[in-house]
Amino acid sequence: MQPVLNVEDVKRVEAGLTEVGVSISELMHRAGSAVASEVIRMGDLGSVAVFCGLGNNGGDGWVAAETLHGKGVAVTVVSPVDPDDIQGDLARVVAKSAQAAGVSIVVAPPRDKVVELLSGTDVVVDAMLGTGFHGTPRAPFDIWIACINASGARVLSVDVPSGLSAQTGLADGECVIADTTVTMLVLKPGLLSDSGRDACGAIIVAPLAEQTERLTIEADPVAWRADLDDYVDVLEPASNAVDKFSRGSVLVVGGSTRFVGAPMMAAMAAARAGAGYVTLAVPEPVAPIIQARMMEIPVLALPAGRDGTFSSEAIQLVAELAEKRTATLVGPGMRVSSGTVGVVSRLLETKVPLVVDADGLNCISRLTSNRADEFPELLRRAAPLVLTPHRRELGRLVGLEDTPPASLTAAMEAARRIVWADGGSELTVVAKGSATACVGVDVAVLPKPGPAALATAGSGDVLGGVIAAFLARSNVDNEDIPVLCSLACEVHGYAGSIAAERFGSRGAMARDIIDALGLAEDALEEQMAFPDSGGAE
Ligand SMILES: NC(=O)C1=CN([C@@H]2O[C@H](COP(=O)(O)OP(=O)(O)OC[C@H]3O[C@@H](n4cnc5c(N)ncnc54)[C@H](OP(=O)(O)O)[C@@H]3O)[C@@H](O)[C@H]2O)[C@H](O)CC1
Ligand SMILES: [K+]
Repeated sequence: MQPVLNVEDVKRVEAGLTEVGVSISELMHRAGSAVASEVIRMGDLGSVAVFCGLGNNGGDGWVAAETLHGKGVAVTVVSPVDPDDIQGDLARVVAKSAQAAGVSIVVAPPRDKVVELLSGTDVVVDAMLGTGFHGTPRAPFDIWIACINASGARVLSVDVPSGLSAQTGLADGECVIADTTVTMLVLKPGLLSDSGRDACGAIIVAPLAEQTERLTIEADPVAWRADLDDYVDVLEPASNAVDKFSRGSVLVVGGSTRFVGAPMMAAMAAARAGAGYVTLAVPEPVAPIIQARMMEIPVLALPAGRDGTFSSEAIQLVAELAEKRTATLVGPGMRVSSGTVGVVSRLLETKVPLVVDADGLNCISRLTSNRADEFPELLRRAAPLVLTPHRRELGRLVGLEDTPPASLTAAMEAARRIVWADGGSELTVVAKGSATACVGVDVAVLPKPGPAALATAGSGDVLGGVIAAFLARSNVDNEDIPVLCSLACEVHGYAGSIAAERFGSRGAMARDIIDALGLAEDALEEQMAFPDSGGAE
């Protein structure tokens, strides 16, 4: 797994490196040459334009420009001011060095000059704004960013795409859309989240020093980005020797007279995600219609109230059913009522692995008056518990119903309030979003984000089913449940990509994602087995 550091903790690593004798100036030179190497690796280099800002991000750009120039690459630096007028000492020194080496420089060009320059440029190096960026890009950077994005040139961003917050992943104004981002020292949260995902393109980490890894670990990473090889031991390898029971059994509890689709999608997803045996328990009035549409999955009719949701007579029945399965998912389409709140509360008391999603989470919010982080005793249990809130549900769980977390870092913070209140390793909060974090008491794991196609109705129900199936199939220690959930998110994402390929990124529906789950897991398993060739030949 790759560590992810908050921006202010990156500064601690910088300070640590200085203490071991690697100065910021040395780091800047290594950063610039890492950028230059990546530009050369991109190949087919005609001309390169390096857009430099006035801070050390710009400094990296000047070093890269001089390095490229030294290798005979046609490179031009675009700078807001003449090298002599750069305020930052470090940036001014490297700018003047590049100038002395004969690098051609264009100072404060008007827009039409920028457009003309870009029309003949193959590769743009974006060294305008880095981790020192705040607010929205001021002139001339807002203009330069717009011209760069419109130019069609290949773009390599230094450290972070200019205009993007390296911490929150939000971009309030113009933001460079890069093909590649070479980030210095370590991943930052903003690169992996929300707008960050689309702005960065491929992310390459340049460690710059061999002490970086140790210093990064000591700086207590805010999260870890999962790599495929982290998943190798998480699920049993597919083998023919298994019978349906050894692949675990899943009980899905949900539905109401108002919502019949959600529990069906969750149950189908659990089956497609390899659970050996799936049962669906729904309120009695909707059982026949659902059973008619799902041959392979037995549907159990439980007592319902006049409101079409589970009544209190269902509570003990659900608990007895759950005790006989290896994992239970509660919540999809269930609505919030005294009966369903009772069902969730009773399931929390059982000793079976439990996934709580959708209205199951809203039942917990009801039980805890929107402060699940203040009722650890409710969530603490002897068996694994996975909560899978999207940002609004997460906000409702921690008293932020009016201001739900708006970024990956804010979502991780909110999830940690619940997990750390509980303090046990049995609890994992999967904070879903365009970037998802699987937060456990020891570690937050970031799966590779899925495609936009996942933003379709029912996609969350599908993920709940996949997580329940994986929980039923695996026997990982509690500490590894965040990694297990991360794998479930990646299988879900990969299935989204397959569905998008078949039906278009806007046409893919939850049912298409469900039908692709098994293929997605096989494909990822193959990539794990043959990492270099991206899967078996
Ligand atoms: N982490 C490391 O070990 C290394 C990092 N390097 C590079 O250094 C940058 C961070 O450099 P820093 O000088 O702290 O900040 P930036 O260069 O990102 O930007 C600061 C300048 O940008 C101006 N600024 C800030 N916001 C805006 C805005 N919205 N519009 C216009 N200009 C803006 C800022 O001026 P202010 O007065 O607004 O503060 C500064 O002029 C890091 O990203 C790495 O690339 C080292 O070189 C290598 C090691
Ligand atoms: K940049």
